[in-house]
Amino acid sequence: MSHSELPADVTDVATGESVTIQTEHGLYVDPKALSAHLPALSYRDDALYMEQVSVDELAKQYGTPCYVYSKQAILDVYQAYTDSFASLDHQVCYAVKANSNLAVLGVLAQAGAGFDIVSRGELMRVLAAGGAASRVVFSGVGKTYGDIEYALTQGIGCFNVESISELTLINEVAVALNKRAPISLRVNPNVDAKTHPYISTGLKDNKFGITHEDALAVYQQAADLSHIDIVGIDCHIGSQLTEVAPFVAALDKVIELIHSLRDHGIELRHIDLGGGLGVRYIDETPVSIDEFAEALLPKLSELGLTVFFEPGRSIVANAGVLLTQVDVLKPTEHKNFAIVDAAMNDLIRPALYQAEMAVIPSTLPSDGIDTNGTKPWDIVGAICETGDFLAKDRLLSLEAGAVLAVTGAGAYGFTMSSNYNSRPRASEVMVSGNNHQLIRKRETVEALYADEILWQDK
Ligand SMILES: Cc1ncc(COP(=O)(O)O)c(C=O)c1O
Ligand SMILES: N[C@@H](CCCC[NH3+])C(=O)O
Repeated sequence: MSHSELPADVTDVATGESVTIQTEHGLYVDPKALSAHLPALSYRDDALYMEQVSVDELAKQYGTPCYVYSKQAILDVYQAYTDSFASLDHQVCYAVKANSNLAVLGVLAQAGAGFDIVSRGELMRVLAAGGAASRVVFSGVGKTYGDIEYALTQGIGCFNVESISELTLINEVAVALNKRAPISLRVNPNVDAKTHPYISTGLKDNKFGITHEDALAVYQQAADLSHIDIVGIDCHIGSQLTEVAPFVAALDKVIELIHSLRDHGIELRHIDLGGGLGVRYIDETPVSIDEFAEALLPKLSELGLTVFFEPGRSIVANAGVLLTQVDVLKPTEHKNFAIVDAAMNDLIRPALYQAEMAVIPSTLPSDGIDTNGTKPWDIVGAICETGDFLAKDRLLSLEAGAVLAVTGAGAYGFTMSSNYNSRPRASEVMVSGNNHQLIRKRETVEALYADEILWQDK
């Protein structure tokens, strides 16, 4: 399959808000137009740079597949949150699950961030990176006795409690340790976040939180427990939200509860609005952090409470790329496959959520885009699964050996990676200005089976 029907003036796409052209054969994503929306990336003389470093140079030095993150891009979004909510007493608790590399956590800890965690492992990472347990909120539906014990011993800031049994377990552990446990209830407001069903969390059919209807009674139960300190209220309705309306609807429900708690003599110190703000992967137009703040500030200011946020994706997604090299080109009558050295084990979002992520070349042809040479390609990995793809039907001009960057890969990329097909996980690199540094070594195959034990017949 060869012709792409790309218009000859394809580079003009860069002038519009959209960065794509959809043709009968596939999607063309204009690399320069897209990079104009991604602060960490730019093309210089047709070579892709992250901050001041050429992506080809990074691929050469560190090999592929490799995740690369811009330190500045991470800090800029963190700062945008703190600036937009500067008029309120607030705390940004970065959601560790989005990207838990110690270097990323360390940069954010130094900037003053708190953290949102969902496991003992994530708390251990935060502490290892220099974060303070007192600035950590502990979310998640399945906290175990051991998790709670560890968190209490470290001096956790707050447990976001998701069920009555968790509440009683936290009290039990606190009694055993002779400590007081700070808690907030995660309220499920039954609001449609208008996102992919797998990443919607605030509907009554989702496993998360305590229903709005039950929340008051559970707070009253909490108030009667000997070692529980009620400190806040929490809500997180989903991820990759592009509109502000669901956030406002959820906030309204939480405010209703805060008022009825006050009427019942239960005073809170903070309100936690969770995370969820979406990002632009290709042509999405999510609300900006400023617009998000503008919509929420009037309601929040009246409450007189400290406000917590738990953003993950919006802080790191567009600070990162996954670099991969084209290993094999396999054009056929019906489909063209570009087999690359990254796969679904490195980046599962396309396979799991049908997520559309941009794939752009590290080097553009210097004489402009050759529309005749462009073909629709499925960018696939070498894993034995038909679902192993990074992108489908993308109009690109490719040759074996070319380095490609999957953009938006800083969030839920490496953290969701696996060793399927005994593939070692990718390395990770951080860039700052013209410096760059390995922040996680590429795994070795030997490390994958180092803890396995051969069966011994007795
Ligand atoms: C409880 C909680 N807080 C925060 C987040 C971070 O969400 P996001 O990465 O969409 O900002 C998540 C993930 O959806 C979550 O489950
Ligand atoms: N892993 C999801 C986000 C899940 C958020 C966790 N509550 C994604 O890549 O989009």
